[in-house]
Amino acid sequence: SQERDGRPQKTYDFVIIGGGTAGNTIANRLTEDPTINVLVLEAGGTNEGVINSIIPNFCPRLIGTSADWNFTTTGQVGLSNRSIEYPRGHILGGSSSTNFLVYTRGTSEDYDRYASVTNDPTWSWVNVQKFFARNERFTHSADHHNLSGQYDPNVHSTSGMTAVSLASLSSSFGPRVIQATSQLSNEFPFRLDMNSGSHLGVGWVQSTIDVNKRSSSATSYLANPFNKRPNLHVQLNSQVSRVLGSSDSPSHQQAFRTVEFRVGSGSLQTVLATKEVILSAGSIGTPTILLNSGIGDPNELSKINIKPVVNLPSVGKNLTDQPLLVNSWKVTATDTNDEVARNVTLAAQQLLEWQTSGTGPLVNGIVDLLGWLRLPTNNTIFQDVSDPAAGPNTAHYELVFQNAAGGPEPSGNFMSINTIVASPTSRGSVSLSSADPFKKPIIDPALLASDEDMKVMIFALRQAFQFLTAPVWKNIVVGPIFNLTAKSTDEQFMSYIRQHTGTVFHPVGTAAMSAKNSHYGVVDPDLRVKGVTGLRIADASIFPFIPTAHPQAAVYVVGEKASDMIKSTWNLK
Ligand SMILES: Cc1cc2nc3c(=O)[nH]c(=O)nc-3n(C[C@H](O)[C@H](O)[C@H](O)COP(=O)(O)OP(=O)(O)OC[C@H]3O[C@@H](n4cnc5c(N)ncnc54)[C@H](O)[C@@H]3O)c2cc1C
Repeated sequence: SQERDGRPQKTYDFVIIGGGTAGNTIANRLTEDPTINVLVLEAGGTNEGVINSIIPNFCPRLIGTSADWNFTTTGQVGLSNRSIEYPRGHILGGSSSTNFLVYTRGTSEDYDRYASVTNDPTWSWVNVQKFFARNERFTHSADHHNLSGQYDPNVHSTSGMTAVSLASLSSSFGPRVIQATSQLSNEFPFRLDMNSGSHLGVGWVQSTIDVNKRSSSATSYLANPFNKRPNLHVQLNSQVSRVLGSSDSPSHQQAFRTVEFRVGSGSLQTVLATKEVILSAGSIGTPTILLNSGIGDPNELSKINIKPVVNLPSVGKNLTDQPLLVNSWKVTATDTNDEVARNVTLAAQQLLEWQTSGTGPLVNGIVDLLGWLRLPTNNTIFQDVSDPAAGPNTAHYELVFQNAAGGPEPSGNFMSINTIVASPTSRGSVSLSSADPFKKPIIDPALLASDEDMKVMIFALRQAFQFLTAPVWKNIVVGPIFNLTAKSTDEQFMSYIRQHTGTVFHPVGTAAMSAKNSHYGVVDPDLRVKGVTGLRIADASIFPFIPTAHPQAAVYVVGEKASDMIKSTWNLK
């Protein structure tokens, strides 16, 4: 049952903090057992009827709305001291209700590295396959086109929860990118399926789209009939301030089974989990709640008058995100997606087509193809620091191909090759400025803070120019609409990059897992918070390294794997 104003009862078996990507996954799986009950506390409102969340192509419109936490970063040293918007989903489904829908798993090396740093083989690529399969329900595209040659059906599941599909074909752009991969096949090989565990190359994007609508954790794991389960209570507009400790006998550790929250701007109340509290508030929300609860670095907490309760200095540290730079070129092709932003009649037509027949350009997200690429082996960027990629088959940088300019242009047609540092070396933090639990945290994602990340971004942008030397672009590409050419110096690249880079919205790592008994980290590989009882964390904050991916698929794996572990701890069905 979804309740907006009703007060929850005072005890549950499990309380899940955050009805987001991982949180709703766990809410569904635990309530498969009718003998236990679960409360989900979600700060945001309902996803139902939120049209910008439903129509795939409208995804960017959610930024800055009430479905967004509307965070901003500190001044970023790597971005000429600019502070930038830092969106996070504030709505049932969390960021899975507001993200840009790209479905990428990362590489086998990403998961094998999680297994090796945590000393727990259950995190290896081979061992997490069943969780991808439980999550994914691969489906057809809105235009029913033949998908052969665009993906590998052998690495996909059709029986999971969250829909995944290829885009409907709408233009000459995608086929041109594919042709360029055969013309420049050494540097930019074609990749049939980047979700096979090996992602290097350029291929078609897969998205969490159910034919023509967004598929989120709210529309899949909390769909009817799951949301009608009598043992599941989802409480919206309920922001958690803290988890409260009490001494647990006989272990003498602190138990954190009491959750403090308020509904709307009402007064504080508490609810008790008799079995476990599961913290799934995301990479920003989770460390914020932990720090407010006195779980973190005791010195830093004392300075802002929060009583230190558990000494875990890694809370809020290790924030890792991927810098993104949007780069657009003017083209002679006329079948781009630019016109709709400046033509209200066309916009109304597209909306009507989506509403009446579920077809047309709005069924797609905003990304057409992706490329996952490495620096050449003789490149010297990582000669003095260790290579941050998860392994030799994992990308250093990513190219994002879009059949439009990055933003609305007054006239003309465009294409974009956006560049991302996929394996960054920079690390930032989430911290608090005061003991007020409802105050926004201080977010420093340290974008392009390291020299290596800047050098990789320069390299990636040079490679975007290189991609456009393929013969297929002759007579198509007119030139960049930014102030650089392939011949510009590194200094010129650097100054442009610092002025214009932002984020691809992938913060992770602020409550990282590490091996049992290790001197750093926040959770053990079973996702239990170190040194306490009653509290697990399951969301994007637990990754010790950023998945070399748009991370939602990996977060769903965290949700499914956490559910498995919790069920086995408590002998649930
Ligand atoms: C604009 C944007 C675009 C993105 N694009 C993509 C993409 O195309 N592909 C991709 O794979 N990934 C993308 N991502 C990233 C991806 O969506 C996230 O990594 C993933 O959804 C995170 O899941 P999570 O469970 O960790 O957190 P979330 O899904 O964000 O869930 C956290 C939930 O906790 C709630 N919460 C937080 N604090 C509290 C509190 N104190 N009390 C109660 N509730 C609380 C939040 O409201 C939210 O519902 C994007 C993200 C954004 C913001």
